[in-house]
Amino acid sequence: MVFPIWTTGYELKRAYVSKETCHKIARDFTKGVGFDRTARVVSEAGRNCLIRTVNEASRWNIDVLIELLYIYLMPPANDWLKWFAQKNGKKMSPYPNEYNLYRGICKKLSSHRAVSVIEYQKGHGLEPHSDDIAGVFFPFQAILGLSDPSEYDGGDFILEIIKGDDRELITRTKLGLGDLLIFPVSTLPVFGSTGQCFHSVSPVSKGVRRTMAITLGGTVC
Ligand SMILES: O=C(O)CCC(=O)C(=O)O
Ligand SMILES: [Fe+2]
Repeated sequence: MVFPIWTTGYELKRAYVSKETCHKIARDFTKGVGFDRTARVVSEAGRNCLIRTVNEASRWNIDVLIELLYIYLMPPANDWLKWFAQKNGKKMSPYPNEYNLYRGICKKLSSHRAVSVIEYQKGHGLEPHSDDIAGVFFPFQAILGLSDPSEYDGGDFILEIIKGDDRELITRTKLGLGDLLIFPVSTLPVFGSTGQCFHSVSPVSKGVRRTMAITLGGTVC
């Protein structure tokens, strides 16, 4: 499996999450074990997907995955930072080389990374959005597929760039079990465009789709 990072052409060449771990996370989700908050995403269509915030990522070794993700994404994140600082005439300190240093900064600023598991049943999806991050901003997010694609229909992950009236589809994909998809958060120089990045999930028409959403910076609000 190859997981493209849409801004840079960097490629993550292996899945870090085994099918067994994904099954375990999904089982724990149904039991509510390892999570501290449950909410329904309310959409225009009414009550929508179920979202539980993870309180013990170490339970499934997700902490290790997050650290690997940080090490892998820190160089393109610093490329983004340079671009952003120049565009806005700001001086900004780079993301540190070591994950522990980065976590230290986040903790000092009371900015806790958000990891949640989301369950989509029939009719559930997510409208196009870019997640607002409270605290330390990190320009990439990741989604881990926790369901076998044969278990559900619909539920495509969609990434688009919107600039003024222009809407450009970047990818529309069905996540496999254990697939990790990395994508840019909001404003990024994606494929030379400076538009705003939005992601969404098309409605599930059959079965159940579960994913784990990972942010490396602050909490999603
Ligand atoms: O389930 C997905 O594929 C996307 C989840 C998402 O966009 C979110 O949690 O903000
Ligand atoms: Fe999102």
